[in-house]
Amino acid sequence: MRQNKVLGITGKMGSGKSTISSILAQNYGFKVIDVDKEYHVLLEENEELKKKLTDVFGKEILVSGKIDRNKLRTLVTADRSRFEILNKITHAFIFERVSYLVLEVLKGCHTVIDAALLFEIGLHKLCSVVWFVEAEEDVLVERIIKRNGWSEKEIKSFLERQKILESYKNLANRVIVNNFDIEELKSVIRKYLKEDGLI
Ligand SMILES: CC(C)(COP(=O)(O)OP(=O)(O)OC[C@H]1O[C@@H](n2cnc3c(N)ncnc32)[C@H](O)[C@@H]1O)[C@@H](O)C(=O)NCCC(=O)NCCS
Ligand SMILES: Nc1ncnc2c1ncn2[C@@H]1O[C@H](COP(=O)(O)OP(=O)(O)OP(=O)(O)O)[C@@H](O)[C@H]1O
Repeated sequence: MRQNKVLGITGKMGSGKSTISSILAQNYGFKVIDVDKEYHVLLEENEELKKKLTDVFGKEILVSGKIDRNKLRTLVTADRSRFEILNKITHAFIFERVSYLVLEVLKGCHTVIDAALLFEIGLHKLCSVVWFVEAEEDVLVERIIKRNGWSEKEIKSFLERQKILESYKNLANRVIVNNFDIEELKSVIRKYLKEDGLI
């Protein structure tokens, strides 16, 4: 891992990565790269990515000429092999964009990379420290229903796919348990930032 101040935050959907990133931005001045958002920008703006996806999944994923993530999600959650193809195509583009942001645009800044698939995409290679965030499954499902309004079936399907993320826990420098309230989370963050030499 690189020895600059880039903190990777990973963990399952709804575990609290964005919440931690916001605390780091507001209270400690970190710049945040939200990898889901960066990917959404790529889908909107990168014609090469758009072409690759429509070549593979067909024009049915387009609405008014743009990739519709709801259609794409429905298509891939129904079929494991399609999910793998989607990952293979998209992860190369995501790695390129996040590397550019870290190494060029935010060079020298204290930066957080917030990504569920940090290790799968290879983004841990850009980080000096990685934290893995976790919460119990029923806490995750409840938080996601409240935040996204997805059906419990869709949530369980995503969480099932993300089971693989548990195997990356051992590769992280820290595991943060986020079952409790925000004040508890803030005090854990402060402790670990100091111990990891990030503040
Ligand atoms: C599956 C897609 C169509 C769902 O889009 P949608 O807008 O409904 O959801 P969103 O992108 O906001 O992601 C929702 C949650 O699922 C996680 N997630 C996204 N893609 C994946 C994946 N391939 N495997 C496991 N979890 C994923 C996200 O990190 C987030 O926690 C979309 O996420 C996608 O195309 N993913 C492939 C690219 C990818 O791996 N992105 C994650 C970067 S960390
Ligand atoms: N300690 C907590 N107490 C109460 N609510 C929380 C706590 N941590 C996170 N949440 C809430 O749970 C939801 C999921 O958290 P968050 O968006 O930070 O997760 P995430 O890991 O970034 O998810 P995703 O990968 O899907 O973007 C949010 O609505 C957030 O406000």
